[in-house]
Amino acid sequence: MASTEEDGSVEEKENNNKKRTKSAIAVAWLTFYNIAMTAGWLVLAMAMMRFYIQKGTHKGLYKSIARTLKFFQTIALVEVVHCAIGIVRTSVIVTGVQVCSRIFMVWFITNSIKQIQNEESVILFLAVWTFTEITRYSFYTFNLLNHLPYFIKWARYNMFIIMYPLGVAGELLTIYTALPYVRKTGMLSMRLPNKYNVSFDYYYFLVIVMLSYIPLFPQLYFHMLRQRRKVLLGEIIVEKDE
Ligand SMILES: CCCCCCCCCCCCC/C=C/C(=O)SCCNC(=O)CCNC(=O)[C@H](O)C(C)(C)COP(=O)(O)OP(=O)(O)OC[C@H]1O[C@@H](n2cnc3c(N)ncnc32)[C@H](O)[C@@H]1OP(=O)(O)O
Repeated sequence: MASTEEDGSVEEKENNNKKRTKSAIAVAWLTFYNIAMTAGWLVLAMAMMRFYIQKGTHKGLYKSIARTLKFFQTIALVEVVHCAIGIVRTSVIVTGVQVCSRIFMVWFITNSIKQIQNEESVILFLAVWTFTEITRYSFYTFNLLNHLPYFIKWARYNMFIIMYPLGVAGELLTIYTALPYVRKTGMLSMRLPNKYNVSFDYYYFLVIVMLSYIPLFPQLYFHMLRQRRKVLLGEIIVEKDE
């Protein structure tokens, strides 16, 4: 009997140790990931400022930072995996929409349509994303290390109130500016007849993407407002299953 109790407690201890090890691995990975992403976006911020100070214009800025931007924004797909495997308590859908819309902006708009890369709207969303990501990733890092300065927490849950609409305005203006080029070149479109018997018009696809901001953006914004109430004001919010 004694030996069974002992075995039981050994088993329990092992299970607890496994759980602890698993969460320690998750915490270690997230800490590494958030530090790397903070550093990546800081490098982008410095590269943008240096470019502007040296050249005195925003023309050519996108091209100069494109590779780093594509790298760090694409890596963010990992965040959808974090949610899916449950190591962060965030909705896969909310994170998926946020990350995919950014990747779409980078790869299928700004990177693919050279003529719009020098638009002010591109600089607008780049500046907003950069500020937001430095704040967000440093918030997660300090939070994981249990040393969160209040001003970072404050910035994470207040600055988005202005930054989110500004970023979205930059993105929508950029897509809008791209429309004439897309129509003129017929890029990424498939016209009939073709061997697959499929027709796809990228121009109308972009119009649909722009319209989809109307139902989707408020959901992201209200999600952040709920997070703000929870974290800054300590409100208990019962989330629906997503
Ligand atoms: C095919 C084409 C499709 C196109 C579709 C188009 C439609 C698009 C419509 C909308 C487009 C929006 C475009 C975006 C523009 C911009 O970004 S503009 C710049 C301003 N942006 C922001 O302010 C971004 C705000 N958004 C976010 O912060 C996130 O992306 C979020 C997913 C929307 C919300 O984050 P969330 O994780 O839910 O909230 P938090 O409070 O930060 O975290 C919740 C808990 O999760 C923990 N956590 C999350 N991530 C991490 C991590 N990396 N490391 C560690 N921990 C993490 C966090 O600590 C919280 O945990 P608890 O404290 O335990 O609750």
